[in-house]
Amino acid sequence: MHITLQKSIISKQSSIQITGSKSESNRLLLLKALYPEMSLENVSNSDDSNLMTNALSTDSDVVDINHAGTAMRFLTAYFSVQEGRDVTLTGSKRMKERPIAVLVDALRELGADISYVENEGLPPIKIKGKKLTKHKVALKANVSSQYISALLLIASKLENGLELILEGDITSVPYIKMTLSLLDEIGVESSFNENVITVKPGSKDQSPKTLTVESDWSSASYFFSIVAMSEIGTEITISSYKENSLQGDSVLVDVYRHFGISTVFNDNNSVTLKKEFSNLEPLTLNLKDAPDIAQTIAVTCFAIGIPCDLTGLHTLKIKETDRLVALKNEIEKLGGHVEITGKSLHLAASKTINESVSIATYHDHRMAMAFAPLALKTPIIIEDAMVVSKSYPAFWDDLKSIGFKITK
Ligand SMILES: O=C(O)C1=C[C@@H](OP(=O)(O)O)[C@@H](O)[C@H](O)C1
Ligand SMILES: C=C(OP(=O)(O)O)C(=O)O
Repeated sequence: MHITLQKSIISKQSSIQITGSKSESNRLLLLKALYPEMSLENVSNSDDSNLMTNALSTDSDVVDINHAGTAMRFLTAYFSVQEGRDVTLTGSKRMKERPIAVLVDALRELGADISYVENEGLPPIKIKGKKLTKHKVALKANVSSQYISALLLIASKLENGLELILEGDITSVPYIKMTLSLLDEIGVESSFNENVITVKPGSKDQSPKTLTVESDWSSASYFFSIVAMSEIGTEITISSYKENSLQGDSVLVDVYRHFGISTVFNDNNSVTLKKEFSNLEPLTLNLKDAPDIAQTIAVTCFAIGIPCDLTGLHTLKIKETDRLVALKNEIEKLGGHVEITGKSLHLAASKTINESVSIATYHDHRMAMAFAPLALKTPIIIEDAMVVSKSYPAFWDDLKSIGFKITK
């Protein structure tokens, strides 16, 4: 389904309840399968979290996780330690192009039995669950942090815990720290010093706990972008957020200060974003720690007409699509000029935005959501709009509720 978003004036003060973080949810769903005494609140209603829930409860010997990267990586580790269980883990056409060898090699080193069904190094994979007896492994840390989180999530269930030696420049570090913080919340002890992470076996606190997932900061990015493209004085309040978030994408608060946005944390866990002033200064940013907000930021800069230099984007080419190429293609359709390398993006300042352009979304939820705010500047068509359900199924309803005009 394609939708057309009309130039609209958003209500000066609106509020939105955003679903739980998909990253926190997918970790906690796996941990709950290992430590069933915990209960969870505000779990994400995203497709990726629903797929994770279903995968953890099915008896089927084929588990299809569609486009869900975290589910693919976390479940590879999980099924490797399910003794006596044989599972084939598969996914969408794109998932079959997203590398998994770094994780498979590390698990094999620990004793896992995993084989490739179609192509070496890529899903689908066949996993024969067994007891893993080794406890120390080195792996490349510059491809995806999800491999590291996957190993950490099962670590406390290994007889002797786990020691990981991370090789190379560690990417997406806040996601690794999120995993360790969630382990800490359920009583699993760990340490992270330079390039070595250790996790002790077992949990020192088995008391039943309720863990509440914070709302998703990556989803919040689209509202930061909307406020940045709006008139001075525009406010949007989003819930439910903490000032000390586990999510690296909460760096949005600092990043969007550049665009004149103030962020106030209210007593009821809501956050108010307000456009205080306009700023046309160029933006330079390294997004190695927060790759998922790159598309949002690039589109904000394009809409406002400021140049930006984004670096640390080496993981973007192995996500739902090659996000660097997708951004270049779509911003250039709109009249912008973008240069990309394998790890960076340069956007030139542009003065005009072409009208009624049809934005291709490449099966990538973040392409649809990042470009939608541009409707504040000019009518825009978003192709395959329901792609947003991967992380944020209520996205279009929420845009309507703040004043966007959407037609199918
Ligand atoms: O662990 C996680 O929940 C995630 C880690 C990041 O991936 P990479 O480490 O591959 O960059 C991020 O892009 C993804 O959306 C979610
Ligand atoms: C990259 C993402 O997800 P995943 O890797 O889990 O598919 C994302 O949500 O932007």
